[in-house]
This record gives sequence, structure tokens and C-alpha cells, in this order.
Amino acid sequence: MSRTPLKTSIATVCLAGDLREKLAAISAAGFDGIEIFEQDFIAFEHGAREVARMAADQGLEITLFQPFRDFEGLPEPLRARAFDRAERKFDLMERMGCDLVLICSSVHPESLGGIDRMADDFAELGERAAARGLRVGFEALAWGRHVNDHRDAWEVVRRADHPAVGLIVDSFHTLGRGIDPDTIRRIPGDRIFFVQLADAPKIDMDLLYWSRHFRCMPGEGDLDVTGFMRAVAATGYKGPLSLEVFNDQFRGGSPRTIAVDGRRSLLHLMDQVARLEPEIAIAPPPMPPRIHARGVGFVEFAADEREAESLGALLRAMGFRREGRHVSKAVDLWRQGEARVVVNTDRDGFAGASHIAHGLNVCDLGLAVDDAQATVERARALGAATFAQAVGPGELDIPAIRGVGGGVLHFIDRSSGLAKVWETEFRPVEDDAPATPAGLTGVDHVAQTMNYEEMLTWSLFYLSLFEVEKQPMVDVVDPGGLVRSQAIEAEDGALRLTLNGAETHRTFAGRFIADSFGSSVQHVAFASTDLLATAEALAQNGFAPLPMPDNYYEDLAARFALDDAYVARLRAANILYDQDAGGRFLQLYSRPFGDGIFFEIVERQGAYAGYGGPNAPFRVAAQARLMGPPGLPRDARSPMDDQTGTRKGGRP
Ligand SMILES: O=C(O)c1ccc(O)c(O)c1
Ligand SMILES: [Mg+2]
Repeated sequence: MSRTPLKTSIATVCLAGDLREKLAAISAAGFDGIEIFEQDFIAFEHGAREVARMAADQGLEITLFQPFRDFEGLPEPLRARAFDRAERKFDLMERMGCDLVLICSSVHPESLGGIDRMADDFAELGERAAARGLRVGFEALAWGRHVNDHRDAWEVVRRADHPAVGLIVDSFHTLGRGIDPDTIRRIPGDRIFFVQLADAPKIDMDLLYWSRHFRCMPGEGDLDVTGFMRAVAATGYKGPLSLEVFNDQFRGGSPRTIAVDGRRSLLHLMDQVARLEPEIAIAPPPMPPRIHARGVGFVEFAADEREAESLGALLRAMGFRREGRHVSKAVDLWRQGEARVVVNTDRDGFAGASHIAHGLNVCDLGLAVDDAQATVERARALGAATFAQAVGPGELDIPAIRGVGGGVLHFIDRSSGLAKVWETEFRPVEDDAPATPAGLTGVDHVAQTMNYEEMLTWSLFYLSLFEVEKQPMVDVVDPGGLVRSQAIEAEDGALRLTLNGAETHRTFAGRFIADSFGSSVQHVAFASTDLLATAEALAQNGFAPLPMPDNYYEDLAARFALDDAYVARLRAANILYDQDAGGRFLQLYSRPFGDGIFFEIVERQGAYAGYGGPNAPFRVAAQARLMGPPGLPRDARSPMDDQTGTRKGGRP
């Protein structure tokens, strides 16, 4: 079968702004076309010819004009009125240079239904459209009065039997109603005139309300859009794939960001589909497959000298050893097991700039992957910003991209020798005050805090780039509001990330975003295989854990069948406990430092799958107590010289 390059399109309803702003954002994101949603046009100050010109200037084709409502099955005189209305919209389409209109199934209270009556209406409309070189497509709205299923819409189109009348399928209406998308495989691809794509989170609610407010980009929700698109592609369909996403948050968000996310979602979707369905007519741009991530190779902090000193004291108390000094820069490498923390006080380069903008923060994450070059190639194909800075003497050119909050993600692999970066770029040093090692083996997970509105963006970013899956969203109750937490993890657990979305600046997470001027890593969780033993070593090193209240341990004893002596040991070490069907989970926290950053140490026993979600509210409350009231200037909090992370004079 000859293949047609993928043509991407997006409905103007998906984005904020006026038509001009929307078109600019859509074009910048690399789309080929747009659906003009009627309201956007009516609200616009210029006419159809000007819209045609604007679209052409932006290199965009107008793929669809929509919606035309309440057309089919009406009795006279309403029927004649509907045809008159259609003729006026045909006039408009001619001026706009768009040849296809979407007619969504009627919700009109006087619509009579009747499959042949509806087919006759479409045959006549097809005749009128064809006379002007136009086409009409019929879409089943999930809440349509007589037609609410693509199979019935197809039967209407089939019986209308007119070359200018075709079917429009929309993943939301099919999947939202729980209709098996494989039923699309029996429809001829050339009778499908247009394909609209949207995902949605699984929420049990009224279909219309769900559709108009909660749609999201393919891959951002819970519907099987991949299964839907596989079925559509299998029919031989080769027209545009168009996003039609009604979402309250997107309508108020940055049109540029939403457009970039949208195009990424389409490219990722078609990449998956092309790998699963060999004989399709649409050819997505070639890119390496999703990347297998092997874990977090390093975490790099940007710091000034004073912060580096106190961060070093904290790391040492946690059993890290200062192992190396960069050959040419003010950069230290701290290591314990496979856990590596890089502390960068260099004023030039990215870390220096990041420190000026955010203060002490994690400016860079190193991820171990099978193929670093392929990772950057896929990221670039998906519209991610690549990152490069001058390579200094003795340094390796490690492939990198921009991630959450403008931070950098570096990729390290074995095949290219990039894993040798520590031996190549760092000179071994004698640690002047080595501490007792605490048995940390590596990084269990990294938690990135962001505004709630950014969560879909970044979950799509990771899911489209890596072989990772998302876990169900968890709500964390903070004394200042709700924080949503979304875990993203590789099947083998090698890479685990949590995205935490704060809705208000009164939460501990929200204050972190405000105080550090942007989204970033808020905590790093290291792994231990024996947390009680780790806690003992930490105590010897003078580590000050986050103090947990007695109430917590009394409740623990009540909730789980744990013996008193064990609970007493947890309590003495300020260790938090959770269990699930697979196993047990122990957690120990540092006190917050800087703008609210902290470390965690965890022990996973058995096949425990979570992140201690049930403990999060109590942990957050303990941290908020130490941070003191919001609004305190950064300098008023002594960072971590005493590891308390409290403001001066704060409660211990
Ligand atoms: O919500 C609606 O009315 C509506 C209109 C047009 C569409 O293509 C659609 O999927 C939904
Ligand atoms: Mg639709």
C-alpha cells in the first residue's frame, strides 16, 4: 500500500486566545491544518476571506468547518429551514476555502429519526454540497437524540449513498460510550471523511458534560485512543487526524504549550499505531521507539558556596562520600551506592544561570538509558527543546533536552562510553570528614512539583518519550489545600517519577513553586534495603530526621497488625510505614531546606507498588510546621546548617 504522510490538525476550540493567536500557536507547533469551530469564527472581527488568508499565511489548511447542528430527520417547515441554514454555511465555507463541514447528530426535540428519512436528508444535502464542490460529514454525538453511535451514523451515510456524504468518527463519542472501536474496521476507509481525536479521564458523569469540559489530548487520559486509532488506520483512512479537545483548563492555558502538547500527542499516538498495525496508509514521521530508561544516574544541584557547604553536611550525614571534583569546574560529586549527587557552584554555564533564577535547586537530572542519542532524537521528533552548552576541556558532550521548569535532562548510556563520565570528568578526592555509610543503594524516585495545570503536559512528555506507564492519580491533603500526585514508572521500577500538582500557593508544594520561581524537583528519594539499619547509621552521623508526631504512631498501631516493639522502633527513628497487597514500605525524611526541598529514604519490601500516599498528609503537615508561615524571605530561613530547615528561631 502506498503511504501518505501524516497530516495533523487541531480544532480552534482547543486553545485560548482569539483566532489570530490560536492560528499562530497552532502553526508554531507544526500542525498542517485546523478545524474552524463556528463560535471562534463568529466571535472574530474579520470575515471568512481574511481567515482564509491568515490560515494560508501560517501555512495551515482549513480541514473542517464545524459544527452544523440539528440537521437530519426534521419535519417541515423545520426541514426546509435546516437546508436554508446549510446553504448559508456553504457560502461561508466557499469564502473560507474549506470543503468539508461536520454535521453532528441532531438533539432537536422535534427530530423524527427514521434511518431512511435521515439518509434521504443527507442524500439531498450531498447533492447541494457537490454542486459547489463541497462535502458533508456525519458525526454521531454520544448524546444524539436518535443517532448516538458511529455504527448508526455509518448506516445513515451508507444509505445516503452519495459521494459527497461521508462519516466522521470522533474517539470520544465512540470510547466514551464504551463502544468497541474495532467495529470501525468494517467501514471502508474512503467513506470516512474525517477523524477527530480526544482522550478523557475515566470519570463517571453525564456524557455531554464530560465531553465539553474534561476531554484531553490522546495519551493524557484513560480512554483507549490507540485502539480506536488502530481500527481507523486499518480501514485505509489517510485523511487528517484532528484534535478536538474541549477542556476548561486548556481554554485558559497557554495556547503555545497546549498546541505543542497536542502535536506531541498525535505524533506519539501514530508512532504507536504504526508499530502495532503494519498495513496502514498513514506514515508518521520516523523516530526511534520509546526509550527504555534504566533509572536516575545523577541529581545535580545548582548552589552557591554557602549552600554547597550545608548541602554537603546533609549529604554526609546521610552517608554520602565526597568522591570527586570536576576537572575544570567548581563541581563536586557525592556518591553512595549508585546514588550520585552533583553539587555545582560554577557561576558560568547553565547551573549558574539556574541558581540566579531559582536559588538552590535541582537544575539537572541524569537518566540512564539504553541509547542516549536515540533518546534525544525521539525527544526532538516529539517537539522537545534540546539543550546544549559549551563543552569545556576534558568534558564529554552528553546529549540533553529541557524538561520540567526549564531544567535539563541529560542521558547517559553504556554503548557510547557516556557512562564513563565520572572517571573522565572527575578527579578522585580524599573526603576530609568521611561519615558512616548508611546503606543507600541508589535513587528510588524523584518528585517534581509543578502547578496543577502543568501535570498533563509533563506526564505526556515522559509517557511519549520513555517506556513508562502512569499510575492512578492520588490526592494529598495538605493543610493549605489539595496536591495531586501522579506516579510515572517503568514496568521494572528502574525509573520512577512522581509529578505533584499544586493548586494553591498555600500548600507546601505550592509555596515551593512560588518561592523557587518555578516548577522543579522538590524531593529525591533514595533507596535502602534496610531502613532501620540506615536510620541507625544516620543517627551516628548526626542526621536530623523530620520529626513525626506520636499521634501518627498510635494510629499506625491501630491501622495495621504490627507488634508494639516494631512500632516503637519506627517511632524512635521517625520512620513512616505503609503496606499494600504486595509488601511493606518504610520511609524516612530529612527536614526541608532551601525553598522546601527535601530528601527521603525508602525501603520497598516485597512487591510494594506505591509511594506511601496514605502517609503524605502527615509528612506534609510535619514539613509545613518546620517551614513556618508562608511569605518569609528566603534568607530568613537558615538552610540546613543544623539540618532543621527552619526559619531562624523556628520551632525545632
Ligand atoms: O459538544 C458538541 O456539541 C460537539 C460538537 C461538535 C463535535 O464534533 C463534537 O464532538 C461535539
Ligand atoms: Mg467531534
